Amino acid sequence: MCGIVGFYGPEPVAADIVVGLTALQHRGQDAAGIVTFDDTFHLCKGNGLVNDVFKPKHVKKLKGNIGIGHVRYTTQGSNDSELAQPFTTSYPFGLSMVHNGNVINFREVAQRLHDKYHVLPKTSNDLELIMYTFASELRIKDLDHLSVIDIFDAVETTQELVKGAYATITVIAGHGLLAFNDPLGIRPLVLGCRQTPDGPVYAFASESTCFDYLGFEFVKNVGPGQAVFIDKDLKVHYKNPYNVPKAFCVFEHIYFAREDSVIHGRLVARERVRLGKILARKVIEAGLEPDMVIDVPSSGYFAASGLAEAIGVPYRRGLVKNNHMGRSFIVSSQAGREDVVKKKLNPIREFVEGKKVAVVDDSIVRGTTSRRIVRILREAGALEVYFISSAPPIISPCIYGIDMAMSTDLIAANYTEEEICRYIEADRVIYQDLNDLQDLFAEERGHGGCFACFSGRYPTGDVTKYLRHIQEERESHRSKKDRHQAASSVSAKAPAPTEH
Ligand SMILES: O=P(O)(O)OC[C@H]1O[C@H](OP(=O)(O)OP(=O)(O)O)[C@H](O)[C@@H]1O
Ligand SMILES: NC(=O)CC[C@H](N)C(=O)O
Ligand SMILES: [Mg+2]
Repeated sequence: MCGIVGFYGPEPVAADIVVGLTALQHRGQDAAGIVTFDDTFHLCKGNGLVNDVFKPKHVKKLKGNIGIGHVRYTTQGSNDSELAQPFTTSYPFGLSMVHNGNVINFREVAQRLHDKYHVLPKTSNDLELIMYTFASELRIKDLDHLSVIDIFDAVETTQELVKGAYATITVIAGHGLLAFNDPLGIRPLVLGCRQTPDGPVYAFASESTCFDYLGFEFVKNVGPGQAVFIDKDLKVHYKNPYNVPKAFCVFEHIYFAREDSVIHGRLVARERVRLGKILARKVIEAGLEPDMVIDVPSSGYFAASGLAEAIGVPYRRGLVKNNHMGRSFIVSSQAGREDVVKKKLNPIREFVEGKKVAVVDDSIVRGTTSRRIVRILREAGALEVYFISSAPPIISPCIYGIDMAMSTDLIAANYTEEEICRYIEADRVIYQDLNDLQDLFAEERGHGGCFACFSGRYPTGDVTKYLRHIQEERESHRSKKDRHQAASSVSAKAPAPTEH
């Protein structure tokens, strides 16, 4: 799940891009990149966090009043710095693009580019496939008299040809800034505006939290199949398809997005509190009577507070997070994820000792975090540990931009709840009910959700062959160590009957 931003206005944009990307750091920790344009493209990208990649001397060189930025969480291709986004191509006009998501028919798109347009992408990052498809469709227009209709027409053909999830932002050199979303609007993208004495500055961003930092007003969501183009005169043009099906990724609300972002009219923090509150029914039905509710920082907090409120049990912060550690789940190797989890969280013995503790996390994906948490809580003297997930069991791979493409990695795809409970050594595991989750994200605001990782029903139709292609692609980029670990992890997780 990457983070993307794009700015266009009367003043230099590089500093704003850096602030925007910093606010989106939670969406990608592998690499970061910025492209600006004045009379040529200026590019700075590399592996690492925003603070590591962009030093003041780099930002100084990123000249221009238009630009885009990206933080990467790899879901296609390798982690090499060459694959960091943005990518640029010089024809037509000079295009530079960033995207968040994952192209699922990447083999077909690459074949078509080769056969029809004789294009060979430089890397295996799926962004190049979107960019060259768009570029190829644009270059058949009358380039001497390029109109907004031509641009939207090229977008529409790109949306027909490229399947999967993609929220994109593109600089079209000398013409303007373009954003478009995949036909189902799987990934979030918002448009904002800040007034200056010299005129408006427009910005696109994955999440609205960027606008809070930069003093922008929210203008609109870039929804399913939509495109927005800001032209040279800073005039905004919209392409709005009607009656399109929608499938926004619900996992954004559960884990990915920041709590202070508003996505499709819903504040993420509030939805997480609601997720916690509706878990109360299952906790009560299970006959659990915890002495306290604690969260797994960071993303478990709001659900934990909601659950505590609903069952009338005190909430405490029972685990402290080392603020210098990033997110564990989006680290690209299992060894790396385990290392982060180990260094990240520490229990407060005095709070949990002798207590029956309900510990709430947003999700159990591979089981890396939950297993460690239960263990350290017991070592800190907890009497009983109930592990509660505000997401339902994740039983199917995500092919739309979350790096969980292998069902062998997903603990709930391979084991029952009792087996998982034994594996993580908890006294009880409780998952959110899928029906409850679906009710919460029902179409009340005119937006359906993608629940594929919980239900196995993929909104882009029959994906059988794409699932295979994506698994093969991910497998080819795993390190030897990780392949070995993945192969042994399935059998290692097979839990022997244990007593507590
Ligand atoms: O079952 P697992 O494979 O361990 O994955 C799930 C865990 O990973 C995430 O935490 P992460 O550390 O990425 O981020 P956070 O600080 O936002 O909670 C998520 O919040 C869960 O804690
Ligand atoms: N998570 C994402 O959005 C990843 C974008 C793209 N597939 C990449 O790997 O760079
Ligand atoms: Mg977490």
